[in-house]
Amino acid sequence: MIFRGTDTVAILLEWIMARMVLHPHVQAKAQQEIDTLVGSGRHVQDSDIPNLPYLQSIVKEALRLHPPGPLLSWARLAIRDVHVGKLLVPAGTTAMVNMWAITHDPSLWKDPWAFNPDRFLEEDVSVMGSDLRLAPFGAGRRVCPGRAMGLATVHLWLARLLHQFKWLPAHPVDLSECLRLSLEMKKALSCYAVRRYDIPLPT
Ligand code: HEM
Repeated sequence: MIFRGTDTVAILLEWIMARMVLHPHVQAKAQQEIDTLVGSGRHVQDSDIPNLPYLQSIVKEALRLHPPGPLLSWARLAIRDVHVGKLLVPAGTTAMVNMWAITHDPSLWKDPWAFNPDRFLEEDVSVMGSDLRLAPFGAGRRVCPGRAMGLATVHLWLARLLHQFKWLPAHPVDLSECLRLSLEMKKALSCYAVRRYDIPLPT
């Protein structure tokens, strides 16, 4: 439980920050949204997140392009012959759902390789498991039990990182992937953080 809840959150944040330095106009738009709501005199709070729709769209778009758990229902074994639609899955087959392939499928997503958070402002797609085009936490009985906590953590961290700092690449960003237990960046992200506001740390 602890492992599933820490590496996924950290890995997703690293992917998002990679996108922020690769797409400075997206970063600036998110900072403008946060500045308008929060200003420069206090830190972002959890209660601000529902009022930051563009920030939420960035997280959704990162979950679509870089799902930390790309294979769902990891290694389920068919214990008897079963039909899925017209397809026969023979007993003894190990099967899993390739969510990565679904979230990059051009028949489901316009311009699937583009990082475009605006797509989720145009269409509100849930990531919680009710829409199988984008189920980065799985769906059904084995859906991730920590998804609300994971999302809340990522939203708050991202909002605070963007509010406090402007992010610039220290080295060219390499988006190569590496599938371990989660889908990680093959080469660690390295960037500069330039302070935007000097807000005292909360006591
Ligand atoms: C952004 C963060 C997270 C992502 C992307 C994520 C993703 C996933 C995915 C894809 C699965 C597998 C679903 C399946 O096999 O169909 C899963 C399972 C699981 N997750 Fe998460 N997760 C995240 C955060 C968390 C957190 C914060 C916790 C705990 C506090 C957690 C605990 C678990 C556990 C215990 C399972 C196994 C559930 C089972 O097999 O019944 N996850 N998660």
